Amino acid sequence: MELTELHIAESFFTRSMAAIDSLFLLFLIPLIPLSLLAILALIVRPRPIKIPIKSRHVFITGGSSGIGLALAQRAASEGARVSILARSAGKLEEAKKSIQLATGVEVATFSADVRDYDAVSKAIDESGPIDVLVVNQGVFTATELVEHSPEDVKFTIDVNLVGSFNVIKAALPAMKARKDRGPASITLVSSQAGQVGIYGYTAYSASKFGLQGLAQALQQEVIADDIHVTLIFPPDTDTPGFEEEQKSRPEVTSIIAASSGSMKTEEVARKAMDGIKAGNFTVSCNFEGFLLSLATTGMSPQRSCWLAFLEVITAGPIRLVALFFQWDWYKAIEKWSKTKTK
Ligand SMILES: NC(=O)C1=CN([C@@H]2O[C@H](COP(=O)(O)OP(=O)(O)OC[C@H]3O[C@@H](n4cnc5c(N)ncnc54)[C@H](OP(=O)(O)O)[C@@H]3O)[C@@H](O)[C@H]2O)C=CC1
Ligand SMILES: CCCCCCCCCCCCCCCC(=O)[C@@H](N)CO
Repeated sequence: MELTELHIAESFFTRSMAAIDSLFLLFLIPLIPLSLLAILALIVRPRPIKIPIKSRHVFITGGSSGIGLALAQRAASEGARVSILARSAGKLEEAKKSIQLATGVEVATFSADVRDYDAVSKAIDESGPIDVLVVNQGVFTATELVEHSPEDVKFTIDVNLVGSFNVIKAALPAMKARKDRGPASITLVSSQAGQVGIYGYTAYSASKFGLQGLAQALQQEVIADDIHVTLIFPPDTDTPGFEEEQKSRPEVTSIIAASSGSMKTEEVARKAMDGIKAGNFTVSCNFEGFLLSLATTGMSPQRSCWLAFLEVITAGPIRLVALFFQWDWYKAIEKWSKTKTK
């Protein structure tokens, strides 16, 4: 009798202990991601930062057309002093008028080719110290390398990559020496084709991939000067440059690029400006772009512990998604080249 009672009591005891144990385990589960998040919050570098735009000098290359023009207008409407640089004086004058009409702000214009270091340097010195430098000029012709002239390959690299070096080198001394010491920004406009190589973009993708190396190394060099580097990765955007590009773009380039859709110029400018102000190193513009940034983040700096967390937990699965995209693209290339050679 006594023995069975003891048994019942004992089994009750072990069962409730087991329940407490599993309850305890249940509490432990969220502890793992929470501690990962806590560790990431401690280690992410550089630290999060905000870049003010109001009353600051924003200098935009390629500011006479497309994304650059939309960014100039945005900066002007947010109360910045704005300078724009491009080659064609006529297009600069038109841009100046349209910004004045839309915002009432008079922007300063500088006519120079980014390939000419002395001309760029003179323009930047004239414009005064820069708080937010947006290196946005860019040229693009989608062509298979076999059909791409060596001159045009060099032109693409010279304007998009070497030109960006020229602009940054010319602006950097005064940016480093600026007196107010408010956080400054150097922003580069890359492309989703600067995160993944795309058919027809050998020269263009190479020029834009180059910006990634430039930006990562530069961020380490200027962090002590409170200068913060941002890279923007737009998808196809309905700019005058894009309209021109489409006239000769291989069909398969358009098919692959369509995986990420296309955006309105103003939308891209808004995403870009928000990213600059938030001090993000990487700025994607649409959902596909966000996935692309997750998949290609590699060793790039990350200021947000939330995004760092997402990068860590999605690293494996996002690679799988990326492989599916490659599968789809190679299918499209195969199909397209068959119809072409027929
Ligand atoms: N549109 C799109 O689909 C996408 C564009 N991008 C990138 O965004 C940036 C802007 O593109 P988008 O707005 O479409 O281009 P646009 O062709 O509409 O405008 C380009 C601007 O750059 C200037 N520019 C071109 N070459 C030089 C040069 N050698 N020296 C100085 N200025 C120059 C142009 O003026 P001028 O000709 O008078 O010199 C113009 O102001 C580029 O870097 C591009 O690669 C990225 C992803 C997608
Ligand atoms: C892991 C998940 C991947 C998600 C999808 C990736 C889609 C990538 C599409 C790339 C499109 C490239 C457009 C280039 C636009 C451009 O720069 C030209 N218009 C010239 O200006």
